[in-house]
Amino acid sequence: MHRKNQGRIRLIANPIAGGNARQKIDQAAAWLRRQGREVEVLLTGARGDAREFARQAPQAGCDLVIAAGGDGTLNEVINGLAPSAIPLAFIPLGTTNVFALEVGIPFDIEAACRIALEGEPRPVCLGLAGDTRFLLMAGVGFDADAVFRVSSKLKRRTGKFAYLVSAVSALLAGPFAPIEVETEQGERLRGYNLVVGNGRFYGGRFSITPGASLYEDTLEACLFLRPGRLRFLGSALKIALGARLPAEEARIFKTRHLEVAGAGLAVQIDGDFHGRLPMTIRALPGELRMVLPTGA
Ligand SMILES: Nc1ncnc2c1ncn2[C@@H]1O[C@H](COP(=O)(O)OP(=O)(O)OP(=O)(O)O)[C@@H](O)[C@H]1O
Repeated sequence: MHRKNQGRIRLIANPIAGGNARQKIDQAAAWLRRQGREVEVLLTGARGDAREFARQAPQAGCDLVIAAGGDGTLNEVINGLAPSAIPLAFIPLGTTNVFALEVGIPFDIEAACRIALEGEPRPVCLGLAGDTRFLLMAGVGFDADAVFRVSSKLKRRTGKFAYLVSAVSALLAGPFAPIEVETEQGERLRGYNLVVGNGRFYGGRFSITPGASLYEDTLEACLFLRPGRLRFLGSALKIALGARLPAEEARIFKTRHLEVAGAGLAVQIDGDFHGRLPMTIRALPGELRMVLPTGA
């Protein structure tokens, strides 16, 4: 469906995504205006702004919200907007851009803008960790600790290298504490790192939850079962090489609801530190319509 020449677009954009995104945001706004659309550009100045701009979208009378930035900005926008019937599109300007890889949104600005205007709004499932929604994944244990340790200064200067530094620092920090998981069927599991995916991809094109789908009403959990840093490194290496983890290393299962506990362990959602255990994680189907490439 071509939705050219319709109502106002609210473009919520992070000017420091991926280091410096100002020029790309101007390019996107100019292209959208050339298509005859009225575009209101709202630049974020700090954490929380994108969420607030999205929360105000229904009163602002726009018929499309476009988030432009990294996965962190997109997460804020879904939290401000959902539940809503206003379609949400995305222009990837971030450091890792997992969501764009997941659904095939191109990194070329005009191509991404074209999809925002011409793509098909589809209902997607979101995840909820505590009181906050996520689009891609929630992580508990090592990966959340690694995210917690990311230096935003280093990330701005070096991009993904900052994640490598923080991952090594989290690995060297000491033994992993146990994570207790209770499934919706009441089964109790114990593991040492947990990723709950709403999509297939993680940290790029790595796949820890290969069966997860934005369009299903379930999430997919991957609980790493073996204690010890070296064993964890072995499992991580298998994932990096694209192999499936054997059953003795990880329990992978679809779920709508998990209770997760464990000695104040860190939780990350969509790549940003979110809080600490205990936390309930669950699926929220059909809360948002996202404009995605045809066939995504
Ligand atoms: N003007 C700003 N100055 C400083 N921080 C900002 C500003 N605008 C937004 N932020 C914060 O930066 C965070 C991360 O930004 P964003 O996700 O857009 O890009 P990124 O970190 O480069 O990419 P990725 O999330 O893919 O790693 C946002 O969640 C928000 O808290």
